[in-house]
Amino acid sequence: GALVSMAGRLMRRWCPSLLQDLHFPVVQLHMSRTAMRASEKDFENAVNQLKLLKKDPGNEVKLKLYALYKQATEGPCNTPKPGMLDFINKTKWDAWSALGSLPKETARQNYVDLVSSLSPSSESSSQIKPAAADEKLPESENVVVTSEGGITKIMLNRPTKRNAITTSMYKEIIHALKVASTDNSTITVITGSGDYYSSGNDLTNFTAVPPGEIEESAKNAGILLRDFVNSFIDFPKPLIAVVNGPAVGIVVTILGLFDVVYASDRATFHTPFSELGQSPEGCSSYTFPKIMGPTKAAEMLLFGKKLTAREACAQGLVTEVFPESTFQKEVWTRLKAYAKLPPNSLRISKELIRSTEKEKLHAINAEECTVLQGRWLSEECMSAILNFISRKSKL
Ligand SMILES: CCCC/C=C\CC(=O)SCCNC(=O)CCNC(=O)[C@H](O)C(C)(C)COP(=O)(O)OP(=O)(O)OC[C@H]1O[C@@H](n2cnc3c(N)ncnc32)[C@H](O)[C@@H]1OP(=O)(O)O
Repeated sequence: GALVSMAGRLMRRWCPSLLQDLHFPVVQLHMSRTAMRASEKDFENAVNQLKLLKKDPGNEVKLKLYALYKQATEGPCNTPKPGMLDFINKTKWDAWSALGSLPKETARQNYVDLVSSLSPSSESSSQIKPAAADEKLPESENVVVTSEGGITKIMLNRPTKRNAITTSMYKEIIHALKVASTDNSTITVITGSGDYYSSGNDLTNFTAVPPGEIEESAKNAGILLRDFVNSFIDFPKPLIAVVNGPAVGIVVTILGLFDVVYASDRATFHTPFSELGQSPEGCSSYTFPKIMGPTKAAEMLLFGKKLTAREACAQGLVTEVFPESTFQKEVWTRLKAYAKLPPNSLRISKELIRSTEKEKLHAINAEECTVLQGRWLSEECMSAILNFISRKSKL
């Protein structure tokens, strides 16, 4: 005990030198610039952007940046572990080593994402604006965003296609979350219009691709998916899913990134990735085993077992199930009360609950998108999509 407390005191005393030390990667990056590949341009920009930060991001973030930088430029940590009393170098070594075999590209991307989350626009939005008159946000046809009574509601509104999400809808949702993260609202809700919550990715997203552009299109879809999921990982306010009906694919997998999930007893939860020749996304390869245990997660993610709302609630994926007849009334009454809670307190508490996982989630998201990109180009996936388009298959 005495040793630990002495170590703590020393660590606190040495903190300034830890901070200075962590500037080291910036300098080293410029020396090794010639060794960079084309995709490292963003990385280089991120390093420059970091130097423009006005606010010190704190030791924890600097340590993450250090570890990601080392992983991105040198790969997995295989240097000898510093001695017990070499606190600073041991802390840095621990952070780098904790990244395990994270691929260099993923580390680079995570570094870029982390720096971008520290950018001046994020800095200025760290406090919620004081309450002002409720505002109506710009609307599009398929993603309808409204803000009222402290609640920003993002509604998927394509009921004739079971609220399947098109490429432009992904972008609109990313934009809506970005706006919601700094608007006057206290909580943000995602729901669907009509009978379905959503049938997931619009399978025709992949069919309008000219021959010769398939790889490029898969790459772009991977980037879009990564940005989409990142906007959920980073969302700073309480995020609630109001699952009004059946949910398929991506809208199910991202539920692990929501704070609360309310479901009608008519809702079902289905992730038919194997059937579609695809693989899990939305960080579900990590969040689902964590939420429901590995064997229940495997039944959903590998074998596409469809859960009823009550089953999903028993597994911890859903917070509470309501009878369809009173679903909207009960849920919205509750949400209106939650929206009256102090917004800054909610935000700070969410940060406490979620911050330790953020970096890991970004890494998992990047990895899942890379794997999925490969899957989209596979024979298995292409023929599953063609089957759906030609109506040979329905889930
Ligand atoms: C950036 C890329 C990210 C990729 C990541 C995500 C992965 C996933 O989300 S995988 C999940 C993909 N979703 C599906 O596989 C669902 C496919 N749909 C169905 O199986 C059925 O439509 C469904 C069970 C959802 C509903 O069945 P029904 O109630 O019988 O309705 P219909 O089949 O008649 O559908 C009505 C209408 O909607 C169109 N539809 C439904 N879902 C989709 C979809 N996911 N993509 C595109 N279109 C969809 C369907 O084609 C019908 O259209 P019309 O024929 O024009 O009426």
